[in-house]
Amino acid sequence: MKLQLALDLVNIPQAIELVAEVQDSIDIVEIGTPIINSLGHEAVRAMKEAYPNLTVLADVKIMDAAGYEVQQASNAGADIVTILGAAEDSSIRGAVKAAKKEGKEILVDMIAVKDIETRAKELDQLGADYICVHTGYDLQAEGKDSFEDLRKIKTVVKNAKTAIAGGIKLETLPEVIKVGPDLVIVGGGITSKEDKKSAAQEIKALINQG
Ligand SMILES: O=C([C@H](O)CO)[C@H](O)[C@H](O)COP(=O)(O)O
Repeated sequence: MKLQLALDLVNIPQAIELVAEVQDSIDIVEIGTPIINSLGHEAVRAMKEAYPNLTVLADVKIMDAAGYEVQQASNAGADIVTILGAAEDSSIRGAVKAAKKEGKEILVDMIAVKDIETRAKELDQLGADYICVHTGYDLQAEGKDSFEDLRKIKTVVKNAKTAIAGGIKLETLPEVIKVGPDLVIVGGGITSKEDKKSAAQEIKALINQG
């Protein structure tokens, strides 16, 4: 089980400084959608330049023009690029093809997908590298989580790795670990803490035990 740190509400220097504190505990660093929307792929480029040995995920949440978008993120240094599970099959195929050509991976974000099992099965067949259940900020604010969705996709996904994101913190991690995703994505559970290094270490230790 790997740990991905999601960076959403920081600027580029803050993101680079934050990773310096926690890099020993994380496997993947995500440049989050809010950062990319405001600062563009420059944030991805700067992170990869600062940490060439760290796997960088660009959370571009692609919905269309997938081959082109994956290429752009890959050119900036992304190792993993995200597309929405709600995108057309032809977009998913385009993303997978472009990523394969560059030796990169695709993470499909299931945010807002209603029939999660059917779509996860399809995405698995379409060649997704990761299928990620995700409770976004707006539903987190309503007290929702993705634990049940993770259980559901684990029963149907045969080829892809499974992942979970959205409001995960040390306190809720044991429930996640029980279900056994390949990747756990944590943002605020680390970045909102005073001592980010210790928070990341504690989360990583729990994951390693699981
Ligand atoms: O993808 C995310 C969200 O949609 C904002 O772009 C977050 O990176 C993801 O939810 C993980 O962050 P936390 O919920 O703070 O753990």
